[in-house]
Amino acid sequence: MQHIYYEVGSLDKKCYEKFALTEDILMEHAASSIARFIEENFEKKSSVLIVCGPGNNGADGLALGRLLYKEYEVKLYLPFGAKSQMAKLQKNRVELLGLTLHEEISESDIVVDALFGSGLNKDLDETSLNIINTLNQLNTYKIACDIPSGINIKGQVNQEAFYADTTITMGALKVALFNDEAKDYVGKIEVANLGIQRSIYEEKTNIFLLEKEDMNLPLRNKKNSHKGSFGHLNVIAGCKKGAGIIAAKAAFGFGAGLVSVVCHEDIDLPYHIMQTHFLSDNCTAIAIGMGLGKYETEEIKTILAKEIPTIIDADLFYEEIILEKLKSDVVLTPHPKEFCALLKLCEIADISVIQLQKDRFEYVSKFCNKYPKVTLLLKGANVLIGKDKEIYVNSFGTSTLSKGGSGDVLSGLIASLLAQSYNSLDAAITANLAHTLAAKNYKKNNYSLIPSDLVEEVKKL
Ligand SMILES: NC(=O)C1=CN([C@@H]2O[C@H](COP(=O)(O)OP(=O)(O)OC[C@H]3O[C@@H](n4cnc5c(N)ncnc54)[C@H](OP(=O)(O)O)[C@@H]3O)[C@@H](O)[C@H]2O)[C@@H](O)CC1
Ligand SMILES: [K+]
Repeated sequence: MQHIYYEVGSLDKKCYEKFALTEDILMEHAASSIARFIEENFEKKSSVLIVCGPGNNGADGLALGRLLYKEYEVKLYLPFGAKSQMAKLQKNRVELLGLTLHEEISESDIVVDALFGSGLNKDLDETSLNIINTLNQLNTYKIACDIPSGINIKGQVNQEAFYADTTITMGALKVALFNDEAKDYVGKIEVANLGIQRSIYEEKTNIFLLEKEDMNLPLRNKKNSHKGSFGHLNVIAGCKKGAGIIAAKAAFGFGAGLVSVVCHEDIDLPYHIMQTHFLSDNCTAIAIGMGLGKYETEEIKTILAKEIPTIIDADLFYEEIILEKLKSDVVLTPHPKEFCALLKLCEIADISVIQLQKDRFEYVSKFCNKYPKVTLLLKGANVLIGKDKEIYVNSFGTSTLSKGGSGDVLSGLIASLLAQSYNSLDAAITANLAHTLAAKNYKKNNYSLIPSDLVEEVKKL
């Protein structure tokens, strides 16, 4: 997994104070990394429009122009002139080279957005907004320097932002790039080394970007085993029984030795899934909440009181009876609307989904600080998995998954791993990676996935 930071100013400061690097050196590396990307991906003589803002993001752009000059057709556009000291220095350098500044935006093979970076500190004025809208309409390859202009350091897009094909971010990964609102704008993300290796530049953090290698599938290594070796999951089915059945099927496909659906009425189940009216004696994990609807409160209380690994989803996030369970090691998988209800129930915040989506990291932190034993998986374009002080980000999410039933598959996958004795955090991480990577591997068009397709893809991982 890779490290993610709320800000990198303190890491830059370390470079100056501890390693005697200067701002100029860091900036030269920032610009060189974009130059290298262009040289590796585009033919010489291609035209490169670089839109430079008044601060150091613009200064990066000016330095890039200097590096590409002569080999590429460089068009520098500085709509606000150069205001920061570094921007003035870089502007002087390009002028000494004989590079002339352009007065307007024109079609080019590549556009580099170096308008605003980490210094975006207010709403975009009309001029900036017009520039960003015009750039977005160009039919060219788009590169954002550090962060697409219009996205603030929290990852919020309050008006509009630059739609990048690639973002080359300076020094280290930032939270701003992984808020859901930023997802459509950042494109592919690359990290530029600023003069020392990333492992030296970076410090300890408690936010991590998950990678495929972090997925620890429940592959069976022991030859001497039997079905009981892989646990017995009980899925509690409520009024919308389909949800529980989807979860049960996914859990079975992900390695649980036995799966039973707990339901009072007789239901049609595949032959390999059992039905029971009450919790099984040898139950090793419980999945509850999906499609539950109105269920007998006392019965839910009894189930939740069991000291058996449990995943809670959906309807239960609206019910006070789960509050006691939050003091224990349990997995919760709310989508944003359910998480807002939960935050209210827990008296942490009374906010709308829109407010939550603007500050997903903050509310996950608040919740996990209050309930450090809980593993919280907040669904979204980038899933956040929080446990105590740590947050893990899964950026493999795709709109292919935006369907009824996808969440039930995820609950089933997590529950399956809980039944197979994974700890809560490992179960949430591996199941969520499996869920998103399976969706990514699905070959048909991105609107057609149904839960059984997803389970089939999980089986092929
Ligand atoms: N630190 C380092 O060592 C390194 C830093 N590096 C680079 O520096 C970047 C950060 O530079 P930065 O701090 O100068 O901020 P930046 O993003 O250029 O914006 C500030 C300017 O924009 C203006 N402005 C802001 N919002 C606005 C708005 N809505 N509408 C209009 N104007 C607005 C703001 O105006 P002011 O607030 O002064 O009125 C100010 O003039 C960082 O992203 C990375 O690319 C790399 O080279 C690596 C080494
Ligand atoms: K930018």
